[in-house]
Amino acid sequence: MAKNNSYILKEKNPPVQKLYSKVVNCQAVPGPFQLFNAGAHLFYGNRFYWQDPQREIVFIGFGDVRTFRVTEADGFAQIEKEWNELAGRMEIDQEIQEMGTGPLLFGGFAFDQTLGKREWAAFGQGIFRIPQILFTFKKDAVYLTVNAISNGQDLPGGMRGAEETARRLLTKSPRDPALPKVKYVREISAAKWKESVANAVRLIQKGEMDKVVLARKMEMAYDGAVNPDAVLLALSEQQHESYLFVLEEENESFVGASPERLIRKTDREILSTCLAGSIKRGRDEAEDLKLGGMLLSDKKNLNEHRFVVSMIQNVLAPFCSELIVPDAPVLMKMRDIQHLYTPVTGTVKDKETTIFKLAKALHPTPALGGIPRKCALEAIRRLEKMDRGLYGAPLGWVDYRGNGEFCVGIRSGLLKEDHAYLYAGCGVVADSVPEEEYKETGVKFTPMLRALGGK
Ligand SMILES: C=C(O[C@@H]1C=C(C(=O)O)C=C[C@H]1O)C(=O)O
Ligand SMILES: [Mg+2]
Repeated sequence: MAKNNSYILKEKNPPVQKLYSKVVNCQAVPGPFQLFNAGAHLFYGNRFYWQDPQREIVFIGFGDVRTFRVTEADGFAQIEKEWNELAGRMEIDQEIQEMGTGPLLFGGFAFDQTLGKREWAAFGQGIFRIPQILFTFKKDAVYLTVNAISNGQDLPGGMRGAEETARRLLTKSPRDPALPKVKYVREISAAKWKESVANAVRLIQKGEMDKVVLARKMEMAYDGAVNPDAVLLALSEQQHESYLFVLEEENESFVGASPERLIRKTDREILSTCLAGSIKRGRDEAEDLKLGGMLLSDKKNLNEHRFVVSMIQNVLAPFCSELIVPDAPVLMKMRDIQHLYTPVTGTVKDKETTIFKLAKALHPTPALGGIPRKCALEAIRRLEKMDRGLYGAPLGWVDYRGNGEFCVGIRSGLLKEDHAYLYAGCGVVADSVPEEEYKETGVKFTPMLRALGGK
């Protein structure tokens, strides 16, 4: 596996690096969670997992033939450029022509690329990887992609080794993923956070902005290291109709079950999601219906939602020959919470409109940032006083054909040795009540708290 061919730099005419990729059909494959877990002993710290809400596609990535780190101010453009440079020099041994197989990039951006990093140092401003081994689960089939990078002269021997390793993983019995014992669950500055919400409300009432999303953090400590396998398994059992994701880096991982799509692109078809406005689920069907009905007609929540719809519509319209935005939201119900939801579908006009360009234009939507964007981001930096890291930011994949999907990395947390840090936020508008927003973020913490054994 050629990780970083530093010797090449010493040569006068460095040989051109080429990306080789081979795709085969896989038979007798264990379930995706078992397979992710079976890769732990060889690839712990260098794995990823992705599953979309309809479970149309599941990715399990092991190892890396290349890691791209965001170092420039415009991380979207930088990662796209570096990826294209390599993807332009590819040899693909692929009889199978399936979306999401072959060379593929997976990773996430930091929410605010202007901030210095604190507990998120390992992930920096964002990190993307081309895995050495990729399993793609689709409806009726599983594909194995192995990748390697070489100087372009000979087919790398690493390819055969990677394929053998991948095949061995298929027969490995998984380890039982168990969580260590929880020592404590701590809210961080809950009182100060409510004050910040009150401050934001004042700014909005003064007319300085229309909406701002403020997030807060919880900290959990364990008597041993938390690994993502147990959390992923719990989320998969507890959270349906969500994206499930794990992105490992060194001994840390970003894990979550997000209901929110930022953008999906298949050829020229795009899909985005307006998700904002929340209420808890009812204890029984009657209460649930009543709460859902209240949400659908609640002025404050409809307002929160409206800002997101109009922004996404305005951002996407110039790129599209067709854009369909329903007039009114419907409900999206998750296990613990229900949201106002407006799906947006469209067709982009030209090939230059890549998923990276769309993600850059959209992020952050007013579901995580605010309106106006610049003012809201400044308020977030000033009022939140924390580092969101990859929370609330685009996370997902792109294949070499330009198809891909980014979710918004919410309902998520950072697992760091014997600690877990969870993040949840809410849309603050003119008539927000700090105590109510505090409760709403409490509901949003529930899925991760439960999966982490803290509830
Ligand atoms: C910010 C979060 O969620 C966002 C805020 C919502 C709201 O305030 O109603 C709803 C859905 C999300 O877009 C989060 O879960 O952390
Ligand atoms: Mg809200």
